[in-house]
Amino acid sequence: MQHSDPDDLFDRAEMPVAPFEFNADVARVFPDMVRRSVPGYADLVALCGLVARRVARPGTRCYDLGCSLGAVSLAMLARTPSGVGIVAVDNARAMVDGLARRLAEVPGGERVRVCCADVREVEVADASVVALNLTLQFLPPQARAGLLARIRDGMVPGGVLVLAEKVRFDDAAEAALVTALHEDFKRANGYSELAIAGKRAALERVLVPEPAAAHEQRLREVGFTRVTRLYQHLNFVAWAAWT
Ligand SMILES: Nc1ncnc2c1ncn2[C@@H]1O[C@H](C[S@+](CC[C@H]([NH3+])C(=O)[O-])CC(=O)[O-])[C@@H](O)[C@H]1O
Ligand SMILES: O=C(O)C(=O)Cc1ccccc1
Repeated sequence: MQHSDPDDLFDRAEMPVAPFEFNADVARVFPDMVRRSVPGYADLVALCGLVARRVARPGTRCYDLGCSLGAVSLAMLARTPSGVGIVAVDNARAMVDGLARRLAEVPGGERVRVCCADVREVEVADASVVALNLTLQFLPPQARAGLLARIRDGMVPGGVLVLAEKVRFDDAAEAALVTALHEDFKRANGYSELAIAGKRAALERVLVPEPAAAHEQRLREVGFTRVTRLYQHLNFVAWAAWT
């Protein structure tokens, strides 16, 4: 577990709350924030490592798009042979700088190329594994198919995209129950009512979830041949999409 300051960013939130952004304050508390906010986060990271171990081949690359502090990149590094390159991309400078510092301390860390860039502008090539672990949800919905198509075009035959997203439920009763359970998860992890409400307001229109079925349809429409739902914990779902 990477070092983290405790996440108290919304403990004293005053309405109206500013739109959420991945700034230096978020980077400073991110490991604590994501562990306490995303049910199954550690499983999602481990899953990306397991897929990389099974699918990545020397001479190909693994991509961690929207890498944050690089938990998925580190999992891929630990599970792949030296001939596999890893490309970690994030447009938050504080996240990228934090990952670069971490990699300097990790044996083999030089296998990871860290790029501060928008994932929509990064070339994907010779990719056997691509991870979009809780990243696509922060792109405008209208930009998502184009990114997925470019990823698909940059992947080798037999490659796998691991997509993990917070999903929306169109059935009102289902949405109410799962949202309540997610907030119970946050309460159980020590967040106050004020912090839960403040984070919810900050994420409004910044994190835009879609129904699971919409993700599955889009993955097929951009050309992935098989789409398998690998994991779900409350309103967080992960798929493997094959080229
Ligand atoms: N257009 C963009 N271009 C590049 N980066 C972006 C963009 N939009 C958002 N980001 C970056 O995507 C990441 C989303 S967090 C991913 C967790 C990570 N995958 C993990 O496995 O720990 C999800 C979460 O915190 O819930 C942030 O670091 C943003 O800066
Ligand atoms: O979906 C939520 O309610 C979250 O809190 C997810 C999250 C986790 C870390 C940074 C931004 C959003």
